[in-house]
Amino acid sequence: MTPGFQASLLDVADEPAPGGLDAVARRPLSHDAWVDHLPGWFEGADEMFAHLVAEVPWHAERREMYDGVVDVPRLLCQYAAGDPLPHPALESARAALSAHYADELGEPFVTAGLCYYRDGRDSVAWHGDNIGRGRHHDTMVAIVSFGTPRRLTLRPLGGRTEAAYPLGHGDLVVMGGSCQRTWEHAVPKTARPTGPRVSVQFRPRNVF
Ligand SMILES: O=C(O)CCC(=O)C(=O)O
Ligand SMILES: [Fe+2]
Repeated sequence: MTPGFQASLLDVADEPAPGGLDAVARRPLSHDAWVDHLPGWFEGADEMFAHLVAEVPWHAERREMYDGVVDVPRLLCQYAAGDPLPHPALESARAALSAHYADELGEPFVTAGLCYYRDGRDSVAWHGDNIGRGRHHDTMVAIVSFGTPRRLTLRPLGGRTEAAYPLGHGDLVVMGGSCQRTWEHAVPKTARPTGPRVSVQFRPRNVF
């Protein structure tokens, strides 16, 4: 078992697999943005979490900020369109999401961005995934979470936090409509003792 994360005893025997999407619940936000939420979408989340922590070639990144070059506070691994994903159940998940949202999205999810939040000091600051298509057009970003729950917070551009989702083990959240250009999202740092979390983000072509 991965240190720092207490696997759920009921779940250890299950093969990782996404469940159905019928129970997804949509919350409309202002500016024609919305968030879909489905807690516990994945079965076998313990095994998937352990697999991703161990098998993904995680790397640290450094980025230029206003005040110099700083460490990105999480580990990363990006899978481009056509790259084999690190677990077959993630391929099934992406196909299931592409089928479920086909009419509304008009194109499939093709890339997968993986983030590894080692503890509560790892985070992602307020931003929209608005490089590329998300800057001017509606799009979707689907996130599946494994490991220790972390809060995904959302605010209208530059405003106050108006929505928060506890991204738990195996949970699905999909941000859609204008969400990437009219709202921002973040996974804030927390001072509480916090175990590791892996986030898998599926995006259509040309959304970053
Ligand atoms: O950790 C998450 O689920 C969100 C990550 C995120 O917003 C991003 O990588 O663009
Ligand atoms: Fe994001």
